[in-house]
Amino acid sequence: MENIIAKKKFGQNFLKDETVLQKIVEAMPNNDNKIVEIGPGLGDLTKFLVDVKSVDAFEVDTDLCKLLQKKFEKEIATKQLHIHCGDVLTAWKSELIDEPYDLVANLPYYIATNIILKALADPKCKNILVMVQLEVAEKFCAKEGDKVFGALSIITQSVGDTHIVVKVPPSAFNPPPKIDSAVFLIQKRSDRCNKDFEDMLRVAFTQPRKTLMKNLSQMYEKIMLQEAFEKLELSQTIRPHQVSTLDYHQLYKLTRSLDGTRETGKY
Ligand SMILES: C[S@@+](CC[C@H](N)C(=O)[O-])C[C@H]1O[C@@H](n2cnc3c(N)ncnc32)[C@H](O)[C@@H]1O
Repeated sequence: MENIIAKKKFGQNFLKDETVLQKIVEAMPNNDNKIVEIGPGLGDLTKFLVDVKSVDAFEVDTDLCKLLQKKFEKEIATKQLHIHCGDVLTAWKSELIDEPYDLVANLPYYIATNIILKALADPKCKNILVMVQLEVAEKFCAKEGDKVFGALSIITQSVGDTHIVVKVPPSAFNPPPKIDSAVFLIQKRSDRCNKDFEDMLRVAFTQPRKTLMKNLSQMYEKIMLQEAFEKLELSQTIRPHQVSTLDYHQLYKLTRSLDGTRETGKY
């Protein structure tokens, strides 16, 4: 492995399975967007990406940056590849680069959720095709009624369409991680929803096995919730994972408007 010892602290598990690499490339949305790769590592995925598109890659490990600069000398010279050496989270303000891009990456798992949430909020990011821990991919892609349907699923579905592209066993990597992984795709239609809505979701799922009514009563008056639930024909015993993304948005709107009418004394 090119005399490089994988560094645990950077979440380094290098993807070696050519079939999986090929599947990632095949699942890439067909458009003119640039590619951003976070954590190019030894460049195995990068090699495929620079063949089809121009790539901005962000790598934190200086040893790997040097290796990549050598390996991709030609692509760097022709500007097909730009390597940013440093922590992507430090470089990322509201937009990671200043043109439309698709994020394609085998992410470092210790910061994967944070990276995906930032990409969902980044107006320049149009699609997200990433490898993460299987359990995390399932949370992002869950549908209403699934046990793991939660705030992450709702935030994601509010922004775009998701699906799992391929599940990947530990043997596809060097060194193999302890858990299964999966590649999933988010095709964005808009950017991440507003903070107040996400705050409501956090409260809605504080105790996932309790009723939604009970969880939300920490935030809203019960009488107002009862009226909102009635309007949406939601049972008062419904659990948070059984309510659809659309109903969460309606509930949010209703609680705001009912709150407003109360404040002005009309309620
Ligand atoms: C799971 S490895 C993937 C490597 C390569 N893309 C592959 O598929 O074999 C994650 C990569 O992310 C890099 N990384 C970890 N934390 C990072 C950060 N904060 N910013 C940029 N890159 C980071 C690691 O050094 C590593 O190269």
